[in-house]
Amino acid sequence: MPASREAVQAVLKSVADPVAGGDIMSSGVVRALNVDEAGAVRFVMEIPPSQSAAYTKIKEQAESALKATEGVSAVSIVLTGHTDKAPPDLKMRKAEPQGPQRVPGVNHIIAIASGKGGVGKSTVSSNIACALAQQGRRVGLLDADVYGPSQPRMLGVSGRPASPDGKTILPLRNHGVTMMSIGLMTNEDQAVVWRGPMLMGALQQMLMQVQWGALDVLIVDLPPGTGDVQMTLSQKAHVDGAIVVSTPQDVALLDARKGIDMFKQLHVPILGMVENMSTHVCSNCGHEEHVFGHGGVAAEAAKLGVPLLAEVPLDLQIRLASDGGAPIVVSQPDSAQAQAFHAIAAALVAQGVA
Ligand SMILES: Nc1ncnc2c1ncn2[C@@H]1O[C@H](COP(=O)(O)OP(=O)(O)OP(=O)(O)O)[C@@H](O)[C@H]1O
Repeated sequence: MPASREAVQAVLKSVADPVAGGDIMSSGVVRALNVDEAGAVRFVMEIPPSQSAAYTKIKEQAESALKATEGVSAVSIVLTGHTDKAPPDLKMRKAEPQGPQRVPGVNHIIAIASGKGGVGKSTVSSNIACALAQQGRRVGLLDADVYGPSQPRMLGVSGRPASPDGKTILPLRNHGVTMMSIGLMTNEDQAVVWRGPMLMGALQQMLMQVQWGALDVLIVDLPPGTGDVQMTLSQKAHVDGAIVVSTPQDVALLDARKGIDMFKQLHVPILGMVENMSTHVCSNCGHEEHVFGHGGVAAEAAKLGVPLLAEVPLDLQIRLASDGGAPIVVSQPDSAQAQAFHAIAAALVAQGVA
């Protein structure tokens, strides 16, 4: 069995940090911890450069402790130095934590999350964004799904974003939505292996260096699961709330629950859940089928005390619309499917978060 993130954290807690005091987890030098499905552990130790000799020894201790841990298949630790601006004493730095920042010009940020991949999070994000734009809101959509950026295709935009001054990035725009995707920074068919710190840097850049302009709301399409991007977003930016998308199956719900727990720990309010691929209505005969079961998300939402924002059917038109670059809210605005997304948008406006 591959080691869990918690098991790895426990091992790291046993490694002392004589420089900053305590252990290397509590002293804050461990960053971007990633434990993959095969039990490979990767993280960065962010240290003051003047202490590199001391931390090289600590790094070796952490390496041997992890290598001796059952379920750890590989260990990769990278030491990185602070910039000159960093105060010399790590404890000082800890005493003044930089809380979540507001993105200039952006009034609200809503994260769209899912526990599992493929449940339709990106489809829901693009339709909510377009629905909000149609309701007169100034909307941005940040595609932070580094493992499978799909918003450029869903919103029908391509090309590389320009950076005339080499410092800021000009976003793209379609269907009334200002959009930027990490996927636009890479070649479409190039597999990207994002290391933790690179990923956090990219997210920070997407938030702070993209010229979003004045926005009522920025929708962030997160990668599936509960990883570094979710953490970084909630730590760096003030997130008004999260929407968790799930299909009705038990496995998807189990993961959705983990996502909700994570946001609670990060003090991000849960705005509600969306059941996607809820029922299937046959486009030929109108027969309604519950392919993945139905109502599981409603029951879960009730149990967790969070609103159920919508039940979106499994519907060929929704997929064709997204694949064709004009979400159903844009291509068939009067359809029942589009109305489900409009209801979510209206609920967000009513809650004062969009
Ligand atoms: N309600 C729906 N009816 C029919 N097809 C859907 C529906 N929702 C999503 N799809 C289709 O399912 C596929 C996966 O959806 P999408 O990319 O939105 O999922 P995701 O959760 O963002 O996935 P990942 O996190 O893996 O990127 C897409 O082809 C999309 O068109």
